[in-house]
Amino acid sequence: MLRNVKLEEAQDILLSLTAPLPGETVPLLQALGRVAARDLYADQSLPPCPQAVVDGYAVCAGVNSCGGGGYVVKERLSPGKTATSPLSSGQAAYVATGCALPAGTTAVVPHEIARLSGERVVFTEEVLQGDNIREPGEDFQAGSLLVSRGTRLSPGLTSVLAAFGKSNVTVFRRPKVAVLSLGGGVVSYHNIPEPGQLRDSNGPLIAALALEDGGQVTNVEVSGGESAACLKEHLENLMQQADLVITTGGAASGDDDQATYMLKNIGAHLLFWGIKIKPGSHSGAAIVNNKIIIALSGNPAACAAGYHLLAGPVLRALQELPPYPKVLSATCTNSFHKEGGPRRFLQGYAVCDDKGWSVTILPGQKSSMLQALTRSNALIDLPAGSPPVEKDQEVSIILLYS
Ligand SMILES: Nc1nc2c(c(=O)[nH]1)N[C@H]1C(S)=C(S)[C@@H](COP(=O)(O)OP(=O)(O)OC[C@H]3O[C@@H](n4cnc5c(N)ncnc54)[C@H](O)[C@@H]3O)O[C@H]1N2
Ligand code: MOO
Repeated sequence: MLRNVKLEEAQDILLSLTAPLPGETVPLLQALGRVAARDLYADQSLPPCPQAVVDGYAVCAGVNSCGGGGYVVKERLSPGKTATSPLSSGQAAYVATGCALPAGTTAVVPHEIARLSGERVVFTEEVLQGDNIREPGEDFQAGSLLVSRGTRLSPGLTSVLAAFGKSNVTVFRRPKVAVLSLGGGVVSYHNIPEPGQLRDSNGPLIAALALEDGGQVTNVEVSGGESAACLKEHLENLMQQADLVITTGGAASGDDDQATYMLKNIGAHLLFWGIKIKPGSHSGAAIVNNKIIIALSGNPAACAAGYHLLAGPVLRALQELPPYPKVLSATCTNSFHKEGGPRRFLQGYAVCDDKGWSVTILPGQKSSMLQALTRSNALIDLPAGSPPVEKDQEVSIILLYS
């Protein structure tokens, strides 16, 4: 087993063992937020034919003509109706916005500048060739790519797919994630802790992050003071239900860790243990029956950083999404006095304005604290041995949410 590896080494190992899950076909509205497992193409142009941009008169005129004595109104088309016959020179048809235009239409004139006199219509302004006509295919050409495989489906894409009648969509199966909080003193957040115990906040944190990453959470459980035999059974049960198991805590005491002990007990192959980062140094991973188990530190900020750096990329890769969030350069709006030590990830709040990206180092950076998680939307990546961070210094950030 590799010990105290570089972050990128740990990430490479995990991604080399991760392949996208199979696709499944779901109704369009259930595909929102899911990731397309196939390229989807336009099977026709949109609009499919010339259409009216305004409510008014489709006319057939000579070039730049205002029709002289006006046009004969042949028919009135209500929405959804098509013309009974083409227009010839000097003829008009009343159309609603979006109506398929009669063949022969050279322009559509808004009703606001039309004057009806008996069966004829005249216009108070000049009518130009091509006015107020939606061209076929001006939105999408037949055969064009609507959605490429690996794209997360947004509300906008939902509407595009609906416009092309894609009522069922093939998407990657949502990765099933089981979360297990280790450690004797940790009780479920539903319970009132006894003196010396604490509520499990890491489990719900991991579950919430996994949901945001497109996962479905099968279990959020605590191991409590389970015996080794019970813990083995407990983990094996979770492994059966999930594609990925994430544990937190019980990872910091070398070979006596509850986490490593438990993993060896189920016959898992330990991939690496310990990463040269802070917080999150006590993170590891194992594999059994082709399923990965990621063990994160117990301290809350360490657990969060570990999730973003290790588990999030795996969950995204299982859905063929780009695994890593954006890395940007940002100006730090405040200072941080600690220096030296391993590569450090600080919880930050990043914003973009007309001067570019800036980031504020949030208060409460101890890895035991939850406080910074209330606002954090970025991890500030400080290389090993960094001097104190000065206000206005450029730093590298991993943008978690924008
Ligand atoms: N002798 C050493 N002690 C510690 C070291 C070390 O290197 N040598 N590292 C410290 C650091 S850094 C971390 S991080 C923690 C990690 O320890 P574990 O992953 O084994 O976590 P636990 O000991 O189980 O818990 C530590 C601490 O974290 C909080 N915690 C744990 N689980 C949860 C949970 N589910 N929800 C909320 N909070 C949780 C809790 O405050 C625990 O006290 O080890 C340090 N010690
Ligand atoms: O290593 Mo701990 O995981 O730094 O907070």
